[in-house]
Amino acid sequence: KGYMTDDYIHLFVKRPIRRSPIINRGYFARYSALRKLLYKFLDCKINGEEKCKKQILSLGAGFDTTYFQLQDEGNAPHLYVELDFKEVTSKKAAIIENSSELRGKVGEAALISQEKGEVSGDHYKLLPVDLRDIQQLDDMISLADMDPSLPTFIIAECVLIYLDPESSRSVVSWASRTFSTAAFFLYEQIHPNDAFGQQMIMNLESRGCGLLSLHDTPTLQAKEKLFLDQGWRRAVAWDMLKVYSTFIDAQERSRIERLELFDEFEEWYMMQASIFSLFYLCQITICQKLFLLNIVLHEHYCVTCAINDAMGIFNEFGFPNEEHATGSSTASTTVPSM
Ligand SMILES: C[S@@+](CC[C@H](N)C(=O)[O-])C[C@H]1O[C@@H](n2cnc3c(N)ncnc32)[C@H](O)[C@@H]1O
Repeated sequence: KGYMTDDYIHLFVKRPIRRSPIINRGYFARYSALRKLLYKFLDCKINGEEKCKKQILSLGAGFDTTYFQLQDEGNAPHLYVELDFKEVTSKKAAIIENSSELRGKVGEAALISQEKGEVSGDHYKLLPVDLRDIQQLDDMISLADMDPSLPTFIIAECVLIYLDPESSRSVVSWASRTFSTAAFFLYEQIHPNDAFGQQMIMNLESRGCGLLSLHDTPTLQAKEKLFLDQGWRRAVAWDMLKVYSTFIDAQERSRIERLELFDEFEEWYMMQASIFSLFYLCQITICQKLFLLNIVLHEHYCVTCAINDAMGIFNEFGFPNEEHATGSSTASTTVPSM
């Protein structure tokens, strides 16, 4: 649709899925926020040195293609490590092995084992792990040759929320103990208790994806507290409404807002009618309803950015112009332009 460029996704997704513009906008906001923070991380200088070694660790990476895109852009870090269940890494290893394009990106000399679910190149590793097992995590980090002293960007997009709360906390705590100069990008759901949140939980549960940790960290404050309690020095959580309206570049926003009209939500809107019945009865215009839906949807997802900064390179890193680690809500009431 033109929201973003991904020259590799077709290798991982057999049939394109048509999604409503509101969902596409949500994906775009998430992609764009991650990209902006990733580029900032990759640009950070250490002792004035531009080309310093950095690493990215993606927890529950699934079929994400970010590494291949960064390679194409000339932005790939010294080391990029992806972890997931073996069932997933085996499939990803098979796709990489069977594509000359992807094999080239991980390096022709990379060792690929579909059976073990592993890919091991000089700068890219794909390894199987159960994130609930911290010993396994340690083993895989060693196997991947990660250097805990290097600046590390950790990505967990829609992953920790599926673990039980104890396991989620253990992963966050492990990451803090392991990487002294690190940024943690957490993207996941909030607000389970309102009508929209309950519908969101039911939709995911009906697909076998229980949001096991959602009640443990139901708000922006709780997400920040999760990190601060587990040893991170700073943590700021913003909902996607605020991320979209104040963090994503205005030019990008106005570009993607011209891509699709918000004209096809009646069915989805009806699904959510419980929260909007008042508005529905009042017969507000479809445009107004969609505007409200957009707000509600984006208030139920958030990014938490947590920092450990032993090297002192992240002074300016993260969401701007906010007091860090206040523990207070940083949600904004700003609404996106439509
Ligand atoms: C919703 S998908 C998100 C994938 C990817 N992060 C993205 O945003 O496109 C969740 C991923 O987490 C992985 N996952 C869930 N629980 C896990 C666990 N205990 N250990 C390893 N991976 C896990 C799943 O296999 C799946 O690939």
